[in-house]
Amino acid sequence: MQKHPHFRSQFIKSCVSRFRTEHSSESAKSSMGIPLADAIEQSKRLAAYQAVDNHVLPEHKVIGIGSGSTVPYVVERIIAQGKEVNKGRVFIPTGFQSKQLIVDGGLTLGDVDQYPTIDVTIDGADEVDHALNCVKGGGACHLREKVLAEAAITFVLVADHRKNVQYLGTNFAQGVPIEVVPFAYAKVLQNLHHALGSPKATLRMAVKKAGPVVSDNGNFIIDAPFGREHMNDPYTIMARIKMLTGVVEVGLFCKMARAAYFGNADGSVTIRWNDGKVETINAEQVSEKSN
Ligand SMILES: O=C[C@H](O)[C@H](O)[C@H](O)COP(=O)(O)O
Repeated sequence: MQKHPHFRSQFIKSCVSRFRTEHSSESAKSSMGIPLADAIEQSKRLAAYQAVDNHVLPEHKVIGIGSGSTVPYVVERIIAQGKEVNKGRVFIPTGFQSKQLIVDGGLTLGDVDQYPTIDVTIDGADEVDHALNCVKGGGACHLREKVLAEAAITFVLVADHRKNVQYLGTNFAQGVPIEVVPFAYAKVLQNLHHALGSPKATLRMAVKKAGPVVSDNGNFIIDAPFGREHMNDPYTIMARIKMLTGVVEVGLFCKMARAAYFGNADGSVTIRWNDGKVETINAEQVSEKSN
């Protein structure tokens, strides 16, 4: 693998900081006896590597890079394909974080207004259901992510096994991220509480700043939890939320992905395809390809 020391330190930092917020107990162990921290990171890495190996081919010249703590492994694997193949490519970010990953990795940066058709976009997910609907926006990037998902000929999700669920809202309980223009947030909240069936919807507040989270687009984010009756049919609730005046984008991506890759605790990778096929690549095959 080529060396990009600054890039490596950046993506490791990004993984570690996200990781700390996800795991309060650093000493917790997985069922395989591996510290939970390492096991989850390994699952993310395996899913990302396998997805890149299967979908980012030498003929692909315009590549969308998603956001979150799994995506640095995607970029790492793409860099490992070598300078020769990457010099003819342009990479489109979904936000500030992925832009940094692209630049720090020595890759060529582009934007979706220059490249409205993308060969392949690979992105993380907060949760993915049995029909490849997913929740995105845990990092407030879902507006740009959805544009790049739509622009992509092939859109692929990568995640660890905790995100692989039958119904959305199973593990990711904070709710559906909704990007809203700031002045409309109170009205959108009122509509979510009283008209759309999400009485616990809240404005997302920043952690190291007083006040709300502000997205890369200058907007606010509402997190709206919905019950199973809505999550059985995510497209319908997504469309209803999107119709609220002031809503810019909803973090429900319905049947957009060609495939979702999940790294498992035992080192295998499960691939769910949009035709309903489910495939598991065992640990030996995965690690052969990943080392
Ligand atoms: O806004 C953030 C994005 O939708 C992320 O792709 C999503 O939150 C998943 O992130 P992670 O890979 O860190 O679980």
